[in-house]
Amino acid sequence: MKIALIGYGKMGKMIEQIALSRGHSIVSIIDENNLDGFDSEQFKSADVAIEFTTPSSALDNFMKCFAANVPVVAGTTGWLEHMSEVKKACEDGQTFFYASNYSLGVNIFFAVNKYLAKIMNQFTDYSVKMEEIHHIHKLDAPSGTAITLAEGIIENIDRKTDWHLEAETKPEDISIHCIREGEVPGIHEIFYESEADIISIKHDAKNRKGFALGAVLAAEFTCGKKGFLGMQDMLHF
Ligand SMILES: NC(=O)C1=CN([C@@H]2O[C@H](COP(=O)(O)OP(=O)(O)OC[C@H]3O[C@@H](n4cnc5c(N)ncnc54)[C@H](OP(=O)(O)O)[C@@H]3O)[C@@H](O)[C@H]2O)C=CC1
Ligand SMILES: O=C(O)C1=N[C@H](C(=O)O)C[C@H](O)C1
Repeated sequence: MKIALIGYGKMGKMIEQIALSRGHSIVSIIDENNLDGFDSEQFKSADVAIEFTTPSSALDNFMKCFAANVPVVAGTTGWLEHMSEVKKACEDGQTFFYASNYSLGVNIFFAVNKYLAKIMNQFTDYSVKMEEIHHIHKLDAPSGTAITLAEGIIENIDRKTDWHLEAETKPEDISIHCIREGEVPGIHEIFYESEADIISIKHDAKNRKGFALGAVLAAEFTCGKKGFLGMQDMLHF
């Protein structure tokens, strides 16, 4: 598979290593200093572009990929207010895969989160809140993963209808507490608390390898497909 990398930071570099080890070639690398790379023949020849950049640059990058008819596997978080534009492009024939978190472990955690929320729906004495911890360089809060976890709870707990950052919550909201500390790759924990006890579930990423491998697997899955795709299309559990 011929891969274009958009963003060559912590994730872009790790994705490059894993993609090469799986026999793929990197035909183009585009970052903030090399944006005219989108016009190159190498970029246009890619089977797929893997995009890990910044919340403010992601949509523009997706649109440049669509203009060149290159399918996109998107990892950048913090741009979801533009999702309708991306879905419209997919209805018009483009291909786009998005996951707030590509790691297998986190996707198992997403399933456990929904299962626990379904049980907790009937136990109204329990409050629910979330904490996420990431490195100090992270630009968005809450994390994309925290948003997906909150959506999984809202789908299953009738007394919760929305999420907000800790300081802004109402009783019907899930409160998300965001901590930025050192070089933490990513920790997410959900707490259910009653007068009697606390039940919590936690995912703690030891490094970024899981995210990067998942993104390469998603790129392999995306090749030859059309439309809007996500982890639910690739993983069946
Ligand atoms: N979905 C998932 O599984 C995961 C998602 N993420 C998300 O991925 C994103 C990137 O993370 P990470 O690699 O750690 O971040 P880094 O800051 O390490 O890397 C970002 C890269 O994007 C480049 N960049 C900045 N602006 C542009 C632009 N306009 N066009 C192209 N490239 C640009 C930067 O270039 P320069 O250095 O020159 O500024 C840098 O190379 C974040 O949104 C993060 O939340 C992270 C891990 C997992
Ligand atoms: O910025 C990061 O580093 C991460 N971002 C993703 C998110 O916002 O959920 C995934 C992971 O937690 C690491």
